Amino acid sequence: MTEILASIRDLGVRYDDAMALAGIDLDILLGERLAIIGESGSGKSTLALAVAGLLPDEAACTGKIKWPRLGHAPQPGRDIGFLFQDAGPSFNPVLTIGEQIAEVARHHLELGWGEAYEYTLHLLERVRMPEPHRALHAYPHQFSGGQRQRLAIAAAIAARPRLLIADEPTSALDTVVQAQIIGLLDGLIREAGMTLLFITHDIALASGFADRIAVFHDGRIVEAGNASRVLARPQAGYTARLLASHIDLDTPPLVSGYPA
Ligand SMILES: Nc1ncnc2c1ncn2[C@@H]1O[C@H](COP(=O)(O)OP(=O)(O)OP(=O)(O)O)[C@@H](O)[C@H]1O
Ligand code: NI
Repeated sequence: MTEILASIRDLGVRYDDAMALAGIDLDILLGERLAIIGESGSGKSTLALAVAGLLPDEAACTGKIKWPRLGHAPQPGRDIGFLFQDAGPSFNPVLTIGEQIAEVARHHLELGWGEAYEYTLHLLERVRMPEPHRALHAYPHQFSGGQRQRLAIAAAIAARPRLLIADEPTSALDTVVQAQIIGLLDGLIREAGMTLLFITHDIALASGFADRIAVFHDGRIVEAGNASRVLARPQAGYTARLLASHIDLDTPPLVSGYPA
């Protein structure tokens, strides 16, 4: 039997006067890779924030998210790791990479500084950072976008979270680097047996990487199911049109009449 990590029931999120999510029922299964796909503004990032308990103050949230396996509300950073499109803002520019990642390890794993540095070095090796010793003592601006994303992955998995939420983690990178980062994530998730909630507007990426896909449109789930089934035999007309158009969902329509 498949175990449930999080069960989301009738989740709704409203920002001021705009509804961002409504009537969301979704289970996140332990150990699965669940891709959330949908156009810009469909509510994907809002779902990620709601799951993480990190919605901004102006958001009003209804419904329930239960964590039967944890038995308590997840602690962001410890039970849930995050990865965003742009790793830049998540690092403090005036602290070294080592100081920042070691602090995560120190705080969540209760390590002393020495142990935390050693552990950080090991993490930098695991994310295949070139010259990990040097990286430990370098500052965020000294790295390329792809390298910063590797560092962000190291920071996100430092506390050994059960769930990794990745919100468009590669969409700011060129195709070659994107493939490297996906390959890296793939290996790390396997090794650690982590659960992945993966948000993307790139159907091709989702299809190669996800066990299940949930399709969002206008704050609602249009359909959800096994990735190969959704792609081969979409049940919703909306999904079928998305697949037929087979374009990157972030690309503005070139011609009028693009399926609404
Ligand atoms: N802090 C906020 N305050 C007010 N409205 C917001 C806020 N964050 C998001 N929204 C609105 O909620 C809706 C859903 O936004 P959300 O960021 O979840 O979509 P998304 O699917 O992640 O889009 P994208 O692909 O562009 O990242 C949008 O209409 C957006 O404008
Ligand atoms: Ni988003």
